[in-house]
Amino acid sequence: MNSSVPALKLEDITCRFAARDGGGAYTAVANASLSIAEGEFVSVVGPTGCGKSTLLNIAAGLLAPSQGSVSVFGQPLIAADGVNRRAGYMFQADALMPWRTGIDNVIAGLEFRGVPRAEAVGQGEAWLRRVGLAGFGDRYPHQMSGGMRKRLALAQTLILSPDILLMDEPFSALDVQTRQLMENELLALWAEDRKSVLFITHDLEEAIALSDRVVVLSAGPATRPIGDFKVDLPRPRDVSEIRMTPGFLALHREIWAAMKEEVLKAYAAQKAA
Ligand SMILES: Nc1ncnc2c1ncn2[C@@H]1O[C@H](COP(=O)(O)OP(=O)(O)OP(=O)(O)O)[C@@H](O)[C@H]1O
Repeated sequence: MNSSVPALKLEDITCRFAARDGGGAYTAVANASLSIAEGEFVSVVGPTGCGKSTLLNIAAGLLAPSQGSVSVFGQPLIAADGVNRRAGYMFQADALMPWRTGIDNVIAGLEFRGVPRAEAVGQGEAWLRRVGLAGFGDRYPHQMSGGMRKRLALAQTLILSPDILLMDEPFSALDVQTRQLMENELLALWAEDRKSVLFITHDLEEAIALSDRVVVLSAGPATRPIGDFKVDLPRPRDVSEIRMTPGFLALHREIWAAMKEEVLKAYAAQKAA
C-alpha cells in the first residue's frame, strides 16, 4: 500500500441543509478540507453544533456533501453508492442489538458477511478477551454496565478489521473514570495495528490525550478547520497521567487559545436562538 496516499481525504467540502423553518438553506460546513494519513489518529474538536458529526457522516458516506469530494485510500467515495466500506463506526449511542447476547452482538457483522457461525464465534470469543469481557458473552446488553457495553461495541467494530475507524464522541456518555479506562483501552488496541482514526469530540483534553493531531473547527454556520496542531507527546500514553505533563498543558493552552473565541461565538448564538 502506498503510504503517501491518505487513508481519508475530504477536499473542499461544503454541506447545506434545508432550513427547518422553511426559509433558505443552512450552510453547516463550508470549504472544509481534512486529510488523515494511514495509521494516524486525528481528533476533530469544535464548539457544540459546529458540524463535527456532519463531517464524520460525510466521511462515512452516509451523507453526500453539497460540494467537494471524499477519497478513501485514493479512491473516490460516492455517497450514493453506499457507506465507506473501509471504515468501521462508533457513535455516542452504541449500536448494540438488545435481543442478541454479547457474543452474538460481536459477531453480527461477520455473520452478515457470511462467515460460518463456528468460525465467527471463535473470533468473537477472542475479541471478547481482548476487550476484557471474557466470560460475559452470554450476557445481554441490558445486563452490562455502560463501560462494558462500550467494550462490546468496540469489539463489534474492530472484529471486522476496518482500515479506518470513525468515532463520534463514543465515550461521552460514560462517567469520568470509566471514560479514561476506555480511552486507554482504545489506545492499547490502536497501538497493536495502527488503524487510521477520525475521532470527533468537543472535549479538548480527550482529543490531545488520544491523538497524533488535533484539528479545530470554527463555530457554525459555514464551519471550516481553523487550526491544525501536531501532538508530539510520547506513546504509549496513559490518558490520566499525560494530562499532568508540561507538554500536554502547553499544547492545551495553545489549542484552547485558538478554540476559545469559537466556543464563545457558538454559546452566544445558542443563547440568542
Ligand atoms: N439533517 C439536517 N437538517 C438540517 N440541519 C442540520 C441537519 N443535520 C445537522 N444540521 C445542522 O447543522 C449544524 C451542524 O450539526 P452537527 O450535528 O454536525 O454538529 P456537531 O458539531 O456534531 O454538534 P454537537 O457538538 O452538538 O454534537 C447544526 O446547526 C445542526 O442543527
